[in-house]
Amino acid sequence: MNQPFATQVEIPKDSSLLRQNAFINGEWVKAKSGNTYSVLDPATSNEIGKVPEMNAEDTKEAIKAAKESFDNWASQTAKHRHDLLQKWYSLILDNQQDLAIILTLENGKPLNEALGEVKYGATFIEWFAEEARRTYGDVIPSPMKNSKFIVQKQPVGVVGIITPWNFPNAMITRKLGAALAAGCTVVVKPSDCTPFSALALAELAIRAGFPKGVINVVTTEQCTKEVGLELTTNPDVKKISFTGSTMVGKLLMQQSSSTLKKLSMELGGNAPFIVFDDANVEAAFRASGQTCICPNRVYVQSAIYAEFASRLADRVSGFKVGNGFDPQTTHGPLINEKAIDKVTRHIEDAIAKGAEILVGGVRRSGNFFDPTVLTGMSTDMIITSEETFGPVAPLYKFDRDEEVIKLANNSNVGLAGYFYSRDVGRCWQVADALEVGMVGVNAGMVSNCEAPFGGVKESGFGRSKYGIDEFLNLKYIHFGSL
Ligand SMILES: NC(=O)c1ccc[n+]([C@@H]2O[C@H](COP(=O)([O-])OP(=O)(O)OC[C@H]3O[C@@H](n4cnc5c(N)ncnc54)[C@H](O)[C@@H]3O)[C@@H](O)[C@H]2O)c1
Ligand SMILES: O=CCCC(=O)O
Repeated sequence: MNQPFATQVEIPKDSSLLRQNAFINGEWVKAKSGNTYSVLDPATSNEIGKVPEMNAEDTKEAIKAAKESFDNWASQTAKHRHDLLQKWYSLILDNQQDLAIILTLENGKPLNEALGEVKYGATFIEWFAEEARRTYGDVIPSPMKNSKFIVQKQPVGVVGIITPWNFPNAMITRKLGAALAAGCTVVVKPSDCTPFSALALAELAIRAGFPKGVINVVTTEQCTKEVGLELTTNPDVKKISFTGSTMVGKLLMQQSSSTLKKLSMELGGNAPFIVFDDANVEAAFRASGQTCICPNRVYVQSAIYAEFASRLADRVSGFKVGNGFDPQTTHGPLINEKAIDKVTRHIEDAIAKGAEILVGGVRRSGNFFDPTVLTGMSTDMIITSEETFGPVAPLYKFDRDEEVIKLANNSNVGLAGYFYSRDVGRCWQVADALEVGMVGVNAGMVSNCEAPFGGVKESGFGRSKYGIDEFLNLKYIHFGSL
């Protein structure tokens, strides 16, 4: 693996997409305090720009704007909301290269991957534009004469949206598309590490014609806790849609209980990836190189363990770690020092307990870490129970199906799980048995706007295909004396 080297960073052609203010009530604004914080490029640690350091007061202002615009937005026809979302979708695609550059600047992922995320993110806007027109209700046969029972759907109100850094574009569009289609207005708080993708999306939303106050974006770093507290306790916010770690999700859920908000929680995972001895090994290890919803534990059946491990190590040693703007780069930097520390701690713990490094294990300069394959893993290692969120593939050997299902399910979380086998009976049994929200059978990618994305256990609740319902309340109307 090569040492990462300096690469010329790119800048968006349309510089007005790189916004350095927050967005409240249709205006680009500073924090009331005038404070700002610097956002760093994780590949170079250079400052990309500054954004407002907002606090609870600024957040109240954003919530007020969202509340004031709600009645008007909710009363628009579904067709009108559809048209604006479609226009926004087209603008996102027209500006995909610039959005990808902004994403790589702040998140570090290779530009091609960033472009993939922007296109993936746009599919949610397109999908929910279409769903806006399909929020059908029901007419229930009444047991009484001269009356009708009607169920209709109405937007829940102002939504607080809190998102992580690892998908700075798509995690926002997945929520925003559904919320806006349903007729809700929103206050978005992106990750402090990656605010620029959210602000660029807001700029394109203005160009698409969304009315002021419908979308608001609050940026903060030091005041994250107080902004989160305001969003989760302000009675004018009716729902919180959160993507991030299980730890923060639990806190937000607790805080939201004081006003009994509706919640969607897309939380951490610890995905098992199982390769049975009848698998198409070529297909299986190709997929294990994917970075989306990364497998955290790779279980390989004894008969093919050695072959799989050696081919995986071989493939991983060909990866090139570097700046996301270098076209040769396959793996960008980790987001920050904290992420590097976690990966290091997990690898050191595994080695202390008997694991061996097959390839990688080296921290490069800055936030770069070589993709790593570990062998000789056992269940007492931290990696087995904690999400690493870094480029580490720990290999575990197993013999029997029941054994691996037990191992795979031995986790407090259950987001995604993958396995490879050519036995149809085994495929059904394992797919049924895995305690996760999403299963990839002979497939290493499960994310799609058309499919329900979400987890079980402590990976949260709420689903994206059915996502528009997450932003709607049911209202039952008993229409009597007819
Ligand atoms: N299930 C999914 O769909 C999904 C998708 C992407 C990422 N994730 C998870 O996200 C995690 C990585 O992202 P992260 O490091 O940004 O997660 P995180 O939980 O640290 O932060 C997520 C968001 O919450 C904010 N936040 C943190 N503390 C807060 C508080 N007290 N009040 C309000 N907001 C607060 C952060 O600023 C960020 O915007 C991983 O656990 C990953 O599995 C889950
Ligand atoms: O980080 C989680 C993956 C997000 C996705 O694939 O939609």
